[in-house]
Amino acid sequence: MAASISPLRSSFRICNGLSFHHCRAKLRMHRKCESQRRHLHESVTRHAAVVVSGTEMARQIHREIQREVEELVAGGNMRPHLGVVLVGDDPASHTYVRNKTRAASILGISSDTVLKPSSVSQDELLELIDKMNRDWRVSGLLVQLPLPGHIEERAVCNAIAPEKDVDGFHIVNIGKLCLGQRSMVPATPAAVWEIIRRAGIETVGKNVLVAGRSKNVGLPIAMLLHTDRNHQRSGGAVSFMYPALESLRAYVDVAPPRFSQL
Ligand SMILES: Nc1nc2c(c(=O)[nH]1)N[C@@H](CN(C=O)c1ccc(C(=O)N[C@@H](CCC(=O)O)C(=O)O)cc1)CN2
Repeated sequence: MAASISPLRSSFRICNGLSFHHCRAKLRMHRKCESQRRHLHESVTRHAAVVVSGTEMARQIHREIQREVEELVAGGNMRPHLGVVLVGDDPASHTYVRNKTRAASILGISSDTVLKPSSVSQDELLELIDKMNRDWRVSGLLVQLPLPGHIEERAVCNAIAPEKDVDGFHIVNIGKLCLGQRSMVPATPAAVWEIIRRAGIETVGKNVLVAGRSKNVGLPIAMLLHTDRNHQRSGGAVSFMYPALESLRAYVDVAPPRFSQL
């Protein structure tokens, strides 16, 4: 089906389901920007693949954060402290929390984990969060997900003080992220953004294909790329989210050549 339509047209058709007139307007704008961009960047962007050493980048980031933390403390500030709430005995959740508190410790950030049984009531959990919100010793706070079925995850995420919400799951932080304002950004999207930034990959004016659309990963990544943290995208570039891994081939096949995959 896609083979009979020009790639550019079909990509617009798939991405947004807009009216034909709207599509044509976007298409015209896109073509104009395409020719400008081609003129300026063709040799750089066309098939540029950037190989990144994750290990080296992680080491560098560790060093920077360790230094920042020590400077903060040397300046008379309290050592940052991470409060973690872990409900139930899901082994994966315990592993994730262990890794997070270990990482905190390496960075010079102290932490403590409050364990609660899976029978904990929502009210008790909200009370605990409220107490930790008001505890001046706790600078950042997270509740490991998933939670047992009888607890409403959104209520818990929204109970965390937005300024302590290191996961960036509070509705205020999500809203700010969508508006391109400074906010707490969920960890995996923040990491992806940091890799792109540190690798010097220019995303302004580019079309980007985001593989996945989960609310804690794909969606925030698309939002970060949409605003580029500074400005709204221009030049008709679109961030895609696609629903299933099997469709990736179809999207890449119909996508214009300057699509990047994440
Ligand atoms: N409070 C939170 N709870 C949960 C979060 C979170 O960010 N905050 N995320 C997940 C669990 N999790 C961290 O806690 C987490 C899970 C998976 C990954 C990840 O990068 N997965 C990779 C695969 C990694 C692998 O090779 O195993 C991927 O999906 O591509 C990061 C973080 C739910 N709970």
